[in-house]
Amino acid sequence: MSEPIRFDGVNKSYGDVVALEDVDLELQPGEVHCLVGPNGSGKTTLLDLLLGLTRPTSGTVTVPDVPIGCSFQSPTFYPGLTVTENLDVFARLSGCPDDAWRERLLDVFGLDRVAGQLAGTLSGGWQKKLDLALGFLKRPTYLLLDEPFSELDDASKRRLLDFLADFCTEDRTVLVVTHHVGRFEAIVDRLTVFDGGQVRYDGAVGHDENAHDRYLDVLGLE
Ligand SMILES: Nc1ncnc2c1ncn2[C@@H]1O[C@H](COP(=O)(O)OP(=O)(O)OP(=O)(O)O)[C@@H](O)[C@H]1O
Repeated sequence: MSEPIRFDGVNKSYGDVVALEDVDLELQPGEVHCLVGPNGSGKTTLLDLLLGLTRPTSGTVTVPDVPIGCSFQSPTFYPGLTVTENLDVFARLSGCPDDAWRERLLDVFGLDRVAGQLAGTLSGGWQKKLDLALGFLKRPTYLLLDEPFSELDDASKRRLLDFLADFCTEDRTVLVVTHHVGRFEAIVDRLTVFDGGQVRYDGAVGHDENAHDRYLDVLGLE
């Protein structure tokens, strides 16, 4: 089993702006972990620290040496290449375990329907699906998704939800950053609520019929 990702006493400031304050957090293997918080609460800063894009002002971020995938709000694909060519290039650059996994991703995201189209000419929803598929391509141990459901139609959301739940049963972890926990409360194992750069709530949540009410309670909503 992989080691957890850990934030221990992490502070991050940009000049006078405190983005994160004394954050302790663990991302456990095999969990769907949801990170919610209002605009400016520090979610992106946390992802940047996790990926090593910026350093903490103080404290420690411990990331095990395992594959990490991501899909954020700005797409990472090459707009001048087709969907198939993008999958080929990303498979060569960062790896893909086998053809069966690639085929499964094509199926989950329905990408065979747009395989020959230039990525830059796809609609917003299809661009999102391509970017998500590229995030999954190397079958990462940790997958970081920023607002994965934005732009997706209802059928695509349901397929992604089922796939995420399945993916995490194999000792893999998905961290979902979102404003809308309600979309996937049925599969979330752990919820962390950020506000003002601080962790306001962090705990395991169940999947029973009272889960929705508990989320609203934790989020301070009616
Ligand atoms: N490079 C930067 N330089 C200066 N301030 C920054 C920088 N990046 C983030 N901040 C500030 O840090 C705080 C946290 O920002 P962050 O982007 O992490 O929040 P967020 O929760 O991701 O917000 P959103 O939901 O709007 O994406 C904000 O006050 C923001 O203005």
